[in-house]
Amino acid sequence: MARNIGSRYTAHQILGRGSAGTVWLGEGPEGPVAIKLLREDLASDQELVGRFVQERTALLGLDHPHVVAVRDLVVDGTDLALVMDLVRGTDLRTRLDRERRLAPEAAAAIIADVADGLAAAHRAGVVHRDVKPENILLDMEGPQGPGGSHPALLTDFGVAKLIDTPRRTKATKIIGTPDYLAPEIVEGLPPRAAVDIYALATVLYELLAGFTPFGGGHPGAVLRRHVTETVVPLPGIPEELWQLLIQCLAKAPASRLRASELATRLRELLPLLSGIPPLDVDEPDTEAEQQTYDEQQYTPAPEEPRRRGAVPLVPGSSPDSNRDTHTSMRVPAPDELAGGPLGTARAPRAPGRPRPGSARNKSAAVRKRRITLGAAALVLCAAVGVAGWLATSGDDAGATPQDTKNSAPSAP
Ligand SMILES: Nc1ncnc2c1ncn2[C@@H]1O[C@H](COP(=O)(O)OP(=O)(O)OP(=O)(O)O)[C@@H](O)[C@H]1O
Repeated sequence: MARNIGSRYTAHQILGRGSAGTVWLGEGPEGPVAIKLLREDLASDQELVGRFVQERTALLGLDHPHVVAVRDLVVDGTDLALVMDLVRGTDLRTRLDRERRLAPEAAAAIIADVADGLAAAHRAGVVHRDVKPENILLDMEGPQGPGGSHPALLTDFGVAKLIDTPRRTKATKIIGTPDYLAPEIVEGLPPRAAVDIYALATVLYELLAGFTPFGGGHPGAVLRRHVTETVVPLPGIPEELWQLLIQCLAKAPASRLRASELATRLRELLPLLSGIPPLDVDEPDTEAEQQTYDEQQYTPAPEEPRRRGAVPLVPGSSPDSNRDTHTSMRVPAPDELAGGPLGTARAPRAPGRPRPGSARNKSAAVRKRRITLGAAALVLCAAVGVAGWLATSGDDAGATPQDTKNSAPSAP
């Protein structure tokens, strides 16, 4: 059923739904477009509408082959819509769901495209803040590049920022998707360009491994892992690619590469990655981790829904929305990040050691009670370590590369 959006656009058919609204296939004066119609509660938020209009120039000014261009912003009665270029293809999440893991060459080519798009945005002073496979579109009408990949385009620019109005999220809340959130956001620091690099490196890891480095289980546990854990090496990954990956997953924002450097370095690696098959990696068993987390610190009421990303981080706080893929939680206190009296911070494992509870270590699930007892000792160690880390990295977001120590995790 067609509906008019403002005086210039008609929405014909739903292409997909996200947390902020519904994307329609539509028609404008210059031909087919994609129209993102924001949720009604967002559209009726006067503060958000004001911000929407304020952001107009920045959003409309982003014109790059690897960014889905926003062509118009429509405020019309109760409708609030972003009119975008239509990308004929699929999103990266759909491709990943279908293929589980991508060959390193294809993964690197996709991430290099997105890094190019991010570089243009960062130069224009725009931080995306919600880089994830759902927001990367593959243009099937574009030419196939290295590894057979079609051009990748980053979409949803500015939407996270629009939603993050002070009244909606307050100073102590986090907006984003837990698996891709940079540690400095978890600590409550303002998002700078480096948060997009961390998220993009997380996507690269996910394309290669089939799972994110710190995801799985309770969102609160995911956030803590970003701050406290070291990324686990992927078996069979070419060393040069691994080094690039861990540099971009560094805990200290200033240690990460810039978007343009990441794109260049990935493209330089493409010949080396050519012909390498998808990595043979075991999936971690997140169910066991979830149970362990629950036992250690947070036992929800039986009827409480366990939606991804919509669960309170700490007992006593409550999610302020039922959105599926974003989290909106209060920023944890340093002792909570470190595990605190009820915490679950896991000690980093030695390279090559299996993740507790993973498919590589099934018996860990059986031994979870022993893990629970042992966790008290681990929490104590982690608390000391993280307290020290927090003390030395509190001003990273504003630091220059020269004055910030490199906290990139060690190589395999
Ligand atoms: N410019 C576009 N052209 C074609 N399809 C699009 C375009 N933008 C989005 N889509 C499709 O619409 C679907 C919903 O997109 P949307 O951005 O609303 O949600 P999302 O990114 O999946 O989730 P969230 O908003 O929670 O981050 C996506 O799966 C994508 O396939």
